[in-house]
Amino acid sequence: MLSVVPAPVIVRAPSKVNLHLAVGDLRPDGYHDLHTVFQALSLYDEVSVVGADKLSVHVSGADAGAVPTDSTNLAWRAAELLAERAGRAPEVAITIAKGIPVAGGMAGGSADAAATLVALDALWGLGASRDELDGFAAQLGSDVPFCLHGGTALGTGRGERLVPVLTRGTFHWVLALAKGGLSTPVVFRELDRLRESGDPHRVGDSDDVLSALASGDPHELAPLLGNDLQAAALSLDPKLRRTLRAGIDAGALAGLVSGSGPTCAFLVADHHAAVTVSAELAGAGVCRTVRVASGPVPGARVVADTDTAHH
Ligand SMILES: C[C@](O)(CO)[C@H](O)COP(=O)(O)OP(=O)(O)OC[C@H]1O[C@@H](n2ccc(N)nc2=O)[C@H](O)[C@@H]1O
Ligand SMILES: Nc1ncnc2c1ncn2[C@@H]1O[C@H](COP(=O)(O)OP(=O)(O)OP(=O)(O)O)[C@@H](O)[C@H]1O
Repeated sequence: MLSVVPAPVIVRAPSKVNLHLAVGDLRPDGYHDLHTVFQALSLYDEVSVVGADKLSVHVSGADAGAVPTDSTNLAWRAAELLAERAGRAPEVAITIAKGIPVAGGMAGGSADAAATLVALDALWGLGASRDELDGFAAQLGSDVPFCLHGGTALGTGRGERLVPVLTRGTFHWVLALAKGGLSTPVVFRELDRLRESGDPHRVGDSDDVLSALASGDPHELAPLLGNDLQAAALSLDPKLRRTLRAGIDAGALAGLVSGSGPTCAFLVADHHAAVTVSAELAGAGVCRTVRVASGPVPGARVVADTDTAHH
């Protein structure tokens, strides 16, 4: 007799870069009000879920050793949250193939949480509404709603309230991945400290960034990129200055620290420039590894096994 082996559901979720990140003052709840423009990039994590007799997380990829496989993994917490809503036990084996750098400021853990919500909604046939998934995502982390949505979006509140942003065409990026990671709360605390002792530059409003995105012209967008957390990331990891300079020397239009860092993101003119800038940057010895990516790309989506792409 044939036995039926349950098929896994596989979901791919994108990383993000903040094209514009304005950080407001520290709120009583320990978060900062943000005004940020996110773009989802084609550097992905892939999450596979399948029924099992207990909840487990397995992680593969170059950075796997740095990722917890217990209940502190954001994917584990996403599974518990959705199981509670479904009124069932979270009996699933979760396998994460990491393509997004860990603690790199590109929303790696958030992508896994978003992917797990989408995967388990499909595996358990819950048919959860968009709003419901958004609510769970916001409980899991400030970047998780954006990883669900993808594309390009304006984020306010903690970064969890999103409005889509109109863009034309595709923007090309080169990413310089650093040797270690930076802790997001430590970077926010460093910014508070810098602001207490001085007056680090603050990015302005995002109006010009939104116009440049609508025009689709990377030359227009390049001088407008800005991140209030960059001063804090550079203060904690001064070597990043050299990385940023090397990207410009290699021919990028502009470079900035991605989110809380330490990944540096370089905007380039087109795909051809991405290839030449990445080769030169890799040769400069200023980072662990270099990746080419483009955006905007969609948010967390179920992929057929055969469509699976590894980056
Ligand atoms: C830096 C960004 O990646 C920019 O998109 C996000 O603001 C960080 O989002 P995240 O990693 O999902 O962060 P969360 O897990 O929600 O929060 C981690 C910690 O970062 C700090 N945090 C985060 C978001 C925010 N708006 N203000 C903060 O001060 C808080 O100390 C918080 O305890
Ligand atoms: N699924 C996960 N993938 C990676 N790290 C995770 C995961 N779950 C929990 N973590 C923990 O969270 C920490 C931050 O990891 P993550 O890769 O999400 O950082 P990040 O990309 O800088 O986040 P963000 O850009 O959202 O601030 C890691 O050091 C790790 O201990």
